[in-house]
Amino acid sequence: MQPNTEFDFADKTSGYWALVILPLALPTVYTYEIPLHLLPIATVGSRAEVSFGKNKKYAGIIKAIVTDAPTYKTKPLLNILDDAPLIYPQQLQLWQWLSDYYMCTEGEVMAAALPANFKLSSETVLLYNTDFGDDFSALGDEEYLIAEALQLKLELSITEVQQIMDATHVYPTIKKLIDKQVCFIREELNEKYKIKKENYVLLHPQYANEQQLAPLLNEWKGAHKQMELLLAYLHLSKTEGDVVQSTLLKKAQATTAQLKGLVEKHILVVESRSVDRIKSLPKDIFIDFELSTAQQLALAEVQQVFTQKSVCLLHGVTGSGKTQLYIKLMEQYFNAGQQVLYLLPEIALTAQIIRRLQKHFGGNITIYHSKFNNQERIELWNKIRTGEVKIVLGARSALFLPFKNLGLVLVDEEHDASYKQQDPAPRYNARDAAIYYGSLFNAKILLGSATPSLETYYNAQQQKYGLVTLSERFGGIQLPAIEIINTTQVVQKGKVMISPQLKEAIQKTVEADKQVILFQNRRGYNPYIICGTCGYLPQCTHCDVSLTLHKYSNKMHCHYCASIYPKLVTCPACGTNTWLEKNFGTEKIEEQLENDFTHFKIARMDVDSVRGKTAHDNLIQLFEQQRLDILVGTQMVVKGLDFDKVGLVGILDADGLLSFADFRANERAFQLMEQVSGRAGRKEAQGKVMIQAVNVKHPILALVQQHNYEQFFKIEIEKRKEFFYPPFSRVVMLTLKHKDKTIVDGAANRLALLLSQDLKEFITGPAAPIVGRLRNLYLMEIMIKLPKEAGKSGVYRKVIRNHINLLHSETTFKNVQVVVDVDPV
Ligand SMILES: Nc1ncnc2c1ncn2[C@@H]1O[C@H](COP(=O)(O)OP(=O)(O)OP(=O)(O)O)[C@@H](O)[C@H]1O
Ligand SMILES: [Zn+2]
Repeated sequence: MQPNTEFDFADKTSGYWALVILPLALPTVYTYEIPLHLLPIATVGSRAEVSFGKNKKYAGIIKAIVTDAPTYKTKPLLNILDDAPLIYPQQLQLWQWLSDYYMCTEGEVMAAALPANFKLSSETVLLYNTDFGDDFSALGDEEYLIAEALQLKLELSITEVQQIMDATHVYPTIKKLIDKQVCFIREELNEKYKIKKENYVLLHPQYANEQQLAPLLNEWKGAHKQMELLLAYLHLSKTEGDVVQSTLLKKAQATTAQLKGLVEKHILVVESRSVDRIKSLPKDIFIDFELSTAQQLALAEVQQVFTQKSVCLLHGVTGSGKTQLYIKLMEQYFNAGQQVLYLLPEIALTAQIIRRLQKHFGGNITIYHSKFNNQERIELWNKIRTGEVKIVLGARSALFLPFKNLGLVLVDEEHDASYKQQDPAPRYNARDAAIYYGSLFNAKILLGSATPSLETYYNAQQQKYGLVTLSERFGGIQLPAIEIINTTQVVQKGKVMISPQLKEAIQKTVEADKQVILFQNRRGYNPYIICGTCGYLPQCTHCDVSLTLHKYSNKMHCHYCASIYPKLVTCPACGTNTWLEKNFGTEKIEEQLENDFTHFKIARMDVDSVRGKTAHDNLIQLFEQQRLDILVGTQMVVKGLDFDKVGLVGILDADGLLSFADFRANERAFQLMEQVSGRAGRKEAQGKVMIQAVNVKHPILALVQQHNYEQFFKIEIEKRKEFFYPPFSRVVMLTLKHKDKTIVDGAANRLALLLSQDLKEFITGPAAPIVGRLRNLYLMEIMIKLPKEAGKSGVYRKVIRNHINLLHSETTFKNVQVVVDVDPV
């Protein structure tokens, strides 16, 4: 399937060929001949400029160099763009693994893995860097030509660059211009996130703790004005959290020179920050706390596990101090000169953790973020590649960084579904990929959670992973007491669900100078029905799963086995017809609270209320500083947040959580409720949680009430086994998409038929998903539950791939998109 025959370089042949990955969804790598003059600089892991197709050019990555002459004529490499490899062999291995396991192409992985500025193609558009200025003296002749044109037109396509230079091989010149920051590559994503920079003032890490400040203040030797400025700073940081330089100078009526004085004395630090980027903090480490006895024990156990196994699960209840344990462990690997990767489910949600870690690791911590601008990403990329950067904190895309000597990977909140990328390919789970990537370095991987995923806990039970348990909260505080409140009556009245009991508890909590978090799941758009008289939830007769009302069919569907039922008129449990469709959201609740509690400060945290990352972090800081009484939110309030003063947590609608319609429904419900409960009573005194439900007898509620993860696991794993779900099988979900409903239905049936030739007993469906049409495309799903036989998964994947290709070879179905999702969450 190799393109091309038009070149003939036979006279200058070097006898070497390069296998090149192109950043496209192509099924294979392509072979190019290495011309003699490029042979000395062609290295595996470097970018090469190649032509592809009629007249397209790409910067591809050299995956391998071979001496076996291909049986067909090949095009030559046009240029080598990098002096040193951009990536290490481990990354090439990771890419290959991801493309095999998640059934996508290496080109798709490459496109996801490389920062935009490393990706050049004929479609690339260059953007002039308006900060560059007018000084072109450092530019070569050709660079000068392009820079001038860019300055005038602000953006140029590669074709335009080719015309200006009157040359076809323009990539090396473009690369130099990017290196010199004359221009960037345009990427849609970055335009949306223009990162504003601001100067922030912070305490020097040596004064991170106020006790260290007292002697300094008592024996103040500097200018009086400086002391005033410092006091103003302390005041501001207490009341506002992050302190912006301009605000501080205004408040203190001080000058930049006075501030500079304090900076020179290493009392304050000024830092130019783009939202959550940490830059010029001193590279000192301050680990100024001791682990409790239980924590010390757990740490020792983890270390013991790591002498025998590379993966360990730390199952620690909420507030047990897992983060503190990570810190100690990170310090150890850092001191041994190894790199540490700290993965978080969503970077935007965890500005708090960043602040916590920054206190201890200062400038040694680096955050990596797919939303950073191009230049920042490249800078970081290179520092990680050379090993200069030792500790990286990031969401899933940080996995693609070119680590040099990775020693430790921490996967915090390992159960979190955000570790799975949904769209586009590669649809990978960063936790699982991290385990593979880590193994290439012989690194240790610590998975942490208060509510581990069933897969992980099962692996620990099977002794594939080590298991360390921390079952008490730090400071000996009891886990919160959980009360379950029957809200049938409230529901009947069709009111926003704040029961009188909860209302009273909110009142009392805030009056006692404590705070309240109220949680409402955001899947409100997904209506479900419940009997308003007896709380009966319609369930599938074949499965232990509640049914979902579909918008299009107006019928009830089971997503477990794909059965379809007519919409119920009469409740089979009590004979009434009082069905309620429930979907009130956080906004309505906020409004209700404002009516009920006119004197309390109330805020809402969900995707609508927090546009952008700063808004979110500001809200968290306001709450941290107790300038808010009540926070109402969606999943966002669940993720690993650590507040000192939360006395009460309310889960407004447990039925909503328990009616998710797939095999992970119970797992997700348990995790969410346990996690959100875990925000209560973390410091000082035991907290209280109120869970409102109509279906108060649901067994999951009792398990949450007892904080009994082990029992939950025992029950749930049995069901998974019975119905052959993960971790006993591996799910591959195929989603077919087409704008014509009949075509997509036809294609789904056809594909299911094809697949059943080889995989009959493993197929469920086809069935329409909850949302049967998305962006004008109709959807159909086929679920395949594959057995986990060693060595067989490659065969299964090939079979699936072949049948999809067969489907596409039929004229009627050739335009039906088939999305393959391995291990969907
Ligand atoms: N050894 C310690 N010394 C001082 N403070 C500690 C210690 N251990 C825990 N804490 C404090 O207790 C609180 C809870 O700890 P942490 O946030 O690490 O818990 P966690 O296990 O990560 O909880 P979650 O799973 O709910 O996120 C934090 O404020 C933390 O600073
Ligand atoms: Zn009923």
